[in-house]
Amino acid sequence: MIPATTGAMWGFAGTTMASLMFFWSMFRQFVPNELQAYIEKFIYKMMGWVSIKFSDHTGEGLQRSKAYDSIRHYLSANSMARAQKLKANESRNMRSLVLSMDDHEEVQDVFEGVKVKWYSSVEKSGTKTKMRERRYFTLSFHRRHRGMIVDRYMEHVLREGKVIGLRNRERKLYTNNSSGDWSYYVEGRWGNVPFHHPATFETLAMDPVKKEEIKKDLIKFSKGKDYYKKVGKPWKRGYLLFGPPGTGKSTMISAMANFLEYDVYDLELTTVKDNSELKRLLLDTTGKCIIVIEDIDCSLAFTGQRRKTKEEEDDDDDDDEKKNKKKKEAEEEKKKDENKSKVTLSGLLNGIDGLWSACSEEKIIVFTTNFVDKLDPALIRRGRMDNHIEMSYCKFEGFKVLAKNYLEIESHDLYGEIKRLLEETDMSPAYVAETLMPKSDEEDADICIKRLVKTLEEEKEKARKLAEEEEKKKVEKESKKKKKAEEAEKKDKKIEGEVKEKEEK
Ligand SMILES: Nc1ncnc2c1ncn2[C@@H]1O[C@H](COP(=O)(O)OP(=O)(O)OP(=O)(O)O)[C@@H](O)[C@H]1O
Ligand SMILES: [Mg+2]
Repeated sequence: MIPATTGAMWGFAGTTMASLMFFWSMFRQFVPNELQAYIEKFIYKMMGWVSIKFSDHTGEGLQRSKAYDSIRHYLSANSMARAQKLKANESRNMRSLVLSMDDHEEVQDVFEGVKVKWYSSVEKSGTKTKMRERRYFTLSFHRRHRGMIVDRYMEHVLREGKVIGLRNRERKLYTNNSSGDWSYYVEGRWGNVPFHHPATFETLAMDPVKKEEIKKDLIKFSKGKDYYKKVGKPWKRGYLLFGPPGTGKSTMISAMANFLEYDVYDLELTTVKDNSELKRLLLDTTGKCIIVIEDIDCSLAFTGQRRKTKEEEDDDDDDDEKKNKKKKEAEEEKKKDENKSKVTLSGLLNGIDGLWSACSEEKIIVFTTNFVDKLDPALIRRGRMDNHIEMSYCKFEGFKVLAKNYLEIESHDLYGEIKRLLEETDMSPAYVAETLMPKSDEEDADICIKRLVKTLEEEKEKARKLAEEEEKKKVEKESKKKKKAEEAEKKDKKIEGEVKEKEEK
């Protein structure tokens, strides 16, 4: 680990030690990595050197160590010219390569005229199929500098490393692996891909006033470190996005992530086995991130509640056979859910609250749902979900944004007509966007706008017919119910008459 060329530069006291180090630096390359560490430890001890070891995971290995990451960034930026073996990773947006120290490599650093050495190591444990890997950095220095190293040098490394890390980092989209794949040898609890979603607040079709409010809220949150500390609140914010399908809930999450430059953790609850697994996943997230749980109403134990409401709704269904069938189906689905995951509502609430209190760095959690009324109030109460945002059907302001994005126009003779139609028709921004998109090179803005008007008129007509049918069904159901009640009354009266007759006899 000591480069042959730099071995003689070490400059420690004593000719014997100097010669020992020199010989060691010559032979080091012939000694296996694991043995090198032991020999060097021995030599350092003889030289009066001490060391500090930093693991890539903290405590019980639940959480990734921020100190380790900062050291890695610091060393990548500061000591690469002196390392012999380097690892190359593709950087942000894959434009260049980022070099870092390879395993079992050593570099030296100088701070306030004092030389220190950093050694990178990796330890493997477990079986072949479930291999665990732990990485370490070991800092070695002469014991007479202990005070300065612990007080000033470490602070310098962590501060610089954090800044470099933020500058270099490529934002990521994380998804949770199922617990069967939680061997650290692969990716760990979260797999990731670079996050390159193009959505921004500028391209998001929604009420401009609401949009500005959300942006202001996000800025206030991201700059609120001292404020949250002052009021004694964990630095977190919860958003609930609700609305019909295709109204831009997922798009809004990407826009938020791009706006704040945060990572996104897409948490798929159905693959989380139980509450403790959920807690581990949440603890393994980094700061500056958005944790997303999509379609929370369709997840796990909450479906039970949702189904119960559905059953209650269906109670007035007069067809017994239908009712039994539905009940059976619901029970079967419930059983399937139970096999899949045992995460409960209280487990999720504890996981979220525990997470906030355990981490000092900023985090946003976002739930999305199509059915806000079916969620348990405990899940979305203010303080847990601070901001409830309704994503609604496309209105004229939203349409103008879409027309600008998709057709690059800001006005058209038919805008007035479209405004009127959008007020009378429920059409999602996703549908409007799809209709506006040119389908070939021959289609210009005019054709696309006319297609939208036609589609809106068709949708309006469809909705009118549907409402008519619904009304008809309702009337039929009412009259059926009335008829049934009348028949029952008649039957009761008949029985009553018969009983009376019998009594009289
Ligand atoms: N408000 C919007 N602004 C801009 N584009 C939108 C908007 N809503 C939807 N879209 C377009 O429609 C597509 C689907 O939207 P998105 O996935 O965000 O909807 P959603 O509300 O998450 O739907 P679901 O409830 O089905 O998950 C997006 O990729 C985007 O192109
Ligand atoms: Mg969505």
